[in-house]
Amino acid sequence: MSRLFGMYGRVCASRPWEVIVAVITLTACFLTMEKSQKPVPITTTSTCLGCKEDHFHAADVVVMTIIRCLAILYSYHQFRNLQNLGSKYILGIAGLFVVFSSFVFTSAVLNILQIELVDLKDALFFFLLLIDLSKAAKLAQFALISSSEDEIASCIAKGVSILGPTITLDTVVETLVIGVGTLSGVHRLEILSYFACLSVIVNYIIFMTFYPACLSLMMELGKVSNFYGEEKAGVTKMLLEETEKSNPAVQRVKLIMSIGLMAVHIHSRWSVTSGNPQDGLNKNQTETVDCREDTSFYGYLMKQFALSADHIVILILLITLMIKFIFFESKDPLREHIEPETIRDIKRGIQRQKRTISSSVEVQTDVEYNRFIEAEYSDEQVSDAPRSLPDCLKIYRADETSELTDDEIIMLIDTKHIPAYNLEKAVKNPERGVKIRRKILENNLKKRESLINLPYRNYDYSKVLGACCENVIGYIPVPIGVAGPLLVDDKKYYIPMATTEGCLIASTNRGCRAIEKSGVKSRLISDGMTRAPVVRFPSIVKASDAVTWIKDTDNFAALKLSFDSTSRFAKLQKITTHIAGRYLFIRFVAETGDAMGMNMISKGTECCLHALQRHFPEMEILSLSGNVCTDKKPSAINWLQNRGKSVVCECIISSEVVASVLKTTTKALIDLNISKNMVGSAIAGSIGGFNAHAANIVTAIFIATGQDAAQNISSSNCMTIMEPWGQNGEDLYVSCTMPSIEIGTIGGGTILPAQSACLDMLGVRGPHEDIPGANAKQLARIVCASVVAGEISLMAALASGHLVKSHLKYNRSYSGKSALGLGLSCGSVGSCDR
Ligand SMILES: CC(C)(COP(=O)([O-])OP(=O)([O-])OC[C@H]1O[C@@H](n2cnc3c(N)ncnc32)[C@H](O)[C@@H]1OP(=O)([O-])[O-])[C@@H](O)C(=O)NCCC(=O)NCCSC(=O)C[C@@](C)(O)CC(=O)[O-]
Ligand SMILES: NC(=O)C1=CN([C@@H]2O[C@H](COP(=O)(O)OP(=O)(O)OC[C@H]3O[C@@H](n4cnc5c(N)ncnc54)[C@H](OP(=O)(O)O)[C@@H]3O)[C@@H](O)[C@H]2O)C=CC1
Repeated sequence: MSRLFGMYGRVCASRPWEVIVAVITLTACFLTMEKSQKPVPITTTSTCLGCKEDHFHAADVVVMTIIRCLAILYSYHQFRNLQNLGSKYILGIAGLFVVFSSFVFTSAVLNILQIELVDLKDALFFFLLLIDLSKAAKLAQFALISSSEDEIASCIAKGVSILGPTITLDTVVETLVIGVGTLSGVHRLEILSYFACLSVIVNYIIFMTFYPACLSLMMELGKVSNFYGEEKAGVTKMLLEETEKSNPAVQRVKLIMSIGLMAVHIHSRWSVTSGNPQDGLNKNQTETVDCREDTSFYGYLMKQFALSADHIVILILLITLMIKFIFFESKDPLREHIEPETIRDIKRGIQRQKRTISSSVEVQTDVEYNRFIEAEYSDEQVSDAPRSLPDCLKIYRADETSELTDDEIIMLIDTKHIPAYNLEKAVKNPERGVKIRRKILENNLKKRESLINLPYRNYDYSKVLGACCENVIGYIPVPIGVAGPLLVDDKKYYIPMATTEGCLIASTNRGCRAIEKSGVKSRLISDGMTRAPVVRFPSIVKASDAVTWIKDTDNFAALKLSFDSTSRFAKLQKITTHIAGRYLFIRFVAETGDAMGMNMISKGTECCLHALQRHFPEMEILSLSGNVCTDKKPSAINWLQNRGKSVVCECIISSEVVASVLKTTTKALIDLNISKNMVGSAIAGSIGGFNAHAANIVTAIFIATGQDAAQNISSSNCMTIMEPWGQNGEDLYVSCTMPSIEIGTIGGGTILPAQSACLDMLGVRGPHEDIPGANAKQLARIVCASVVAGEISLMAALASGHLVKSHLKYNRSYSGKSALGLGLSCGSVGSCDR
């Protein structure tokens, strides 16, 4: 049912002009229709036979007074609800719509029926009772949720699909219930009930046709995003979805009620019709009443009294409600009525929507948006003065930090009762902790608004704390792209790369394309993380004794036993020793399963050092890391003796592909590789840098997959070799040798959701199910193969002289257009265009 309404809503919203024109044309036709006979006036009074003046009936007055009071109360309630939904636009749209539809369209229908509404005085109160402003407002809110023109129809369709079934059932029930009024026997009530039924049905038709179309048009004409900011659509979206899901029990009751009422109607109408076929609306309209007994003095008094009481009651009610609405209603009922949890959810919704709308060109700047979010939806509690320090401490110690305001928490931090870096734990809400830390930081910054563009919401800090970061103030969104498919050992991979260097992914992608047919072959040569503590002995004799002791097979076995006991996966492979005077550097090498392994190996090494110290009590442990490891620093040892995964990859590219995809020749590439990657790097005294840009690819994949980014230093060690291939030597053979890729698929940043999603893309997330270490090894091979792709493409760009042109296009688009337009040619006197 809901889907049906949804489809219908989409049709109305996506063809607004057609629907509006059709409805207006029909209405105009109805209004101007030639009347075949003189219209019969509906009057809310009836003609008195005896006195020739408006007939007065006490029962009518009482009933009508009650209806008027109810109508006023109901309208009051409606306005309060609208205030809760909260916006002048919504109120305006809904109000206009209701007035328009209720009066204009109902009048049009009355015109077709050739009925003239002479006295709308009482009908007005019925209108008030029939109007449901909130439904119109809610549909408007759905429309306002749309962040781009494309979304308008979908949002309205969603609104119609949610509201449609409820409104349809409500209309049926309303018509039937009001229809009971036509059987009441109270003359004025009967006439108005007929009128009201008609109005309800007309309202329904307009709500389902004209209104969605109008909304759609308004949104399109009014530029979606402008509405968005003002309407806080995110808030309403969440509310709507929560509140509009129809309660099945209520729906069932309504259905049963409708059937019952239908039975009542059929029964009474059948009996009325069979009794007197003249009865009906027209009969009621022309009914005359003999009221001669009312001409008595008592009757006259009653009439005067009842009329004035009628007015007095309504007046008092109106004044009371106005005073209450203006002076005593809460100014921020939205907050009052929604649980803090819901507000938080709503805010998350806003952030999600913000991400969606940030793609829209029309949307306000990020700074403006963030200001809006900060100002409107900050978790700031009431701006009451903070409680006293002892009171706050009492609450804090009672473990009820959620009761404390941000300012009170800051007071506890300032007075050293809470360490600032422990905020998340103290408030037991990581996001709130981060938010408070930002506040403290902002107070200490020269430019307080510096943090506005640094996001912090909607991040799973539970995975960060105690694992990836301290003193957290948010997160940095880094764009991530994909290169590929890359064929590695006959399997296709799509490579996630997080980078801000335009052109890098385009280049790697071109490399992947160049090796698409032949693919890359990869082999893992060795796997072993290293840690090398520095220890000191009293003399070189003692130091060399230690070297001899460690080299002994049995002693190594004993050390390995200690080391291996510290982890299920870290397994000591070998120990190399490096002596320097009385200093000894002991390099532990261990496999660490699927983890990069620095924590694991450090733990095992520490255990071994303690075992060693038992044999050499004079040994002084200077540091667990003596830089011979070598971690996160350029060094020859990793290049020569490997660290982490040592991988080698090769591929062959045909001369045709070199020409068509890489726009160069094999000869030019080989020539460049020798001059640049070999000779050039040798002249520079490079260690492990015999490549064009391995670090680019390594770092982008490292960031995407949650590796320790600082380990790009050794991990990017690479020698790229290019050779001629094939019979004529016109095809290209390329290999990359990377001896120290420090990488893992478990531990560190790999556990964060976005990063593990990237690992998932490559099919290597987490620990390998059967062979510990297999995932990390595979990831290392993928990295090396991606480096091959990157190397080929950049070398080709350099060989063909395309580097600057391509970077201005992809890396500097803001000025690239003009630069490219000028062709980057050198001026006639030798100067280059800017
Ligand atoms: C962890 C600490 C700081 C503890 O240090 P601690 O002295 O035990 O901590 P404390 O509780 O006594 O607090 C002292 C101060 O530390 C700060 N502090 C204390 N805890 C926190 C926290 N949670 N968040 C933020 N700040 C903290 C804070 O400023 C605090 O002062 P307070 O504000 O309380 O007056 C210390 O043991 C330490 O610095 N460890 C070294 C860890 C490190 O540097 N890791 C880097 C990675 S290792 C690596 O990647 C490279 C490597 C090692 O392989 C390179 C190589 O080969 O050498
Ligand atoms: N301490 C240091 O000196 C340095 C630390 N780092 C940081 O260390 C972190 C990485 O350390 P790392 O040791 O890799 O990771 P972890 O510290 O997260 O250790 C890996 C954990 O995963 C468990 N595990 C489960 N399944 C497997 C599996 N299949 N293979 C391997 N381990 C498995 C290990 O079990 P078990 O407990 O049985 O071993 C271990 O507890 C990063 O955050 C990095 O930045 C970086 C450089 C230096």
